[in-house]
Amino acid sequence: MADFRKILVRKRVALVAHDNKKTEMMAWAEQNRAILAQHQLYGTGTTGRMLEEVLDLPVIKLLSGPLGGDQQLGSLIAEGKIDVLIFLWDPMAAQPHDPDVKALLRLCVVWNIPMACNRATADFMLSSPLIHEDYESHQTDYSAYLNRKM
Ligand SMILES: O=C(CO)COP(=O)(O)O
Repeated sequence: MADFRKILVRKRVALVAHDNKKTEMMAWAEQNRAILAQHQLYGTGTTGRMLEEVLDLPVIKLLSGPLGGDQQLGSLIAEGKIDVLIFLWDPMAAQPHDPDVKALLRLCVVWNIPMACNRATADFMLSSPLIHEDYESHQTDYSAYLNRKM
């Protein structure tokens, strides 16, 4: 029998889309508004502003990606302050801030943060029960790395 006493966890969900992917991101976000409304949303500058308009929900907006927004997000991830990243990055266009994009993707792997880079993965993520559960992804043990002998 389902346990209705289970507490729904409000996740910190970061949403980012490159320019050619913004239409897709807005359409996806609108479709998933009911679930997104249950979480705390973050976004890089332009993506965040557009999401606020489309969803009529509050979004914590960082700087625009090329101006440091990806790095701000990476910093929040390293500090354990983001639970999920949905990043529709553009595989067909070079970005002026490509090193920042790579750094953000890398930090998600370093800190075991669920990261969706296309709509299908984003759908799988939002439909997972884990989106509402206490899932400690930011628990990677780096003691061996930190204690290594130089
Ligand atoms: O460039 C981005 C991510 O790399 C996104 O930035 P904006 O949301 O400001 O367009």
